[in-house]
Amino acid sequence: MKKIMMIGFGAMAKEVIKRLPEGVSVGWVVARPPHHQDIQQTLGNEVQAIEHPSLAQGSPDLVLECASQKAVHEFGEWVLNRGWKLALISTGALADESLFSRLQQAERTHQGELIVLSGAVAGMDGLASAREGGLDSVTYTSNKSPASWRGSPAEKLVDLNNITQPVVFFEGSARDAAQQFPANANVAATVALMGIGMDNTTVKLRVDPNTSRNTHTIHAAGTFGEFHIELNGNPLPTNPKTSTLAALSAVQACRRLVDGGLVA
Ligand SMILES: NC(=O)C1=CN([C@@H]2O[C@H](COP(=O)(O)OP(=O)(O)OC[C@H]3O[C@@H](n4cnc5c(N)ncnc54)[C@H](O)[C@@H]3O)[C@@H](O)[C@H]2O)C=CC1
Ligand SMILES: O=C([O-])CC(=O)C(=O)O
Repeated sequence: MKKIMMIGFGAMAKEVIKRLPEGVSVGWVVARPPHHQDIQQTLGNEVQAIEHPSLAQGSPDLVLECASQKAVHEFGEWVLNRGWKLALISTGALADESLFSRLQQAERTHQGELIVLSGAVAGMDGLASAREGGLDSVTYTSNKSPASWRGSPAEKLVDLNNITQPVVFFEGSARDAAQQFPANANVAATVALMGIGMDNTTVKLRVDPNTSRNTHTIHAAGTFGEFHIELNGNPLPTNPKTSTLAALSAVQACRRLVDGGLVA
């Protein structure tokens, strides 16, 4: 049995746990103390609810971060310094250059592994391949419902309660998008990491009162030619900001622990 350590116990973590493949179980959940009782009641006493990975008894086969960019700052380096495998969903944390280089250093020094989950988008394999030949431009657009943008700085840029037409309220670099919209624009960072980087990837964030889906569009051009991908994702019923596919990408990472895997 492979054992994972989950960081976070919110919408995505719960969805992932529900769908864990056979042969993989949760050994530890890293969460704030007020969540510990819920974790024990939901998952039983076999699972350790802890405040920091250092409190774990034993070693996980994989640490799955499904919490926040802040959690990557708090725990990422410690996990990689132990030589553990760390899969990130809050990839926007890597827009912080200093954190990213410390994580890479820890990975190299301690033979850990830092995995960037593909999350809510598809096509990251093709984008990374295209980069090998040289990319001229990559544009990523995120289109979500007003409910998805609530609680983000979009509230100050557009009247989410009264819009009748789609509005692009942010246009800028992937670095700025990921840092200014940490609960909504991790995909911008993922696309940047697989393509032409945080500062050269153009990001547009759009609110559409006529959609209930999270639509991710990537346009990439380079020596290879051009591609245009549009993915219309269903949000999790428990969090409109978060696409179901993002949770499934974490499930797939768990499946690779037992099955190996033909696709990274
Ligand atoms: N890369 C991608 O494609 C995507 C990334 N995400 C990101 O995934 C993460 C999880 O999403 P959801 O589960 O939907 O969010 P959520 O808000 O439902 O749950 C996050 C949970 O993590 C906990 N948490 C946050 N920071 C923590 C910390 N420092 N220490 C301990 N616990 C902490 C919170 O208390 C909460 O229970 C978010 O950062 C979100 O932005 C979401 C969708 C797509
Ligand atoms: O789940 C999504 O559609 C995208 C998302 O929240 C993110 O990029 O952080």
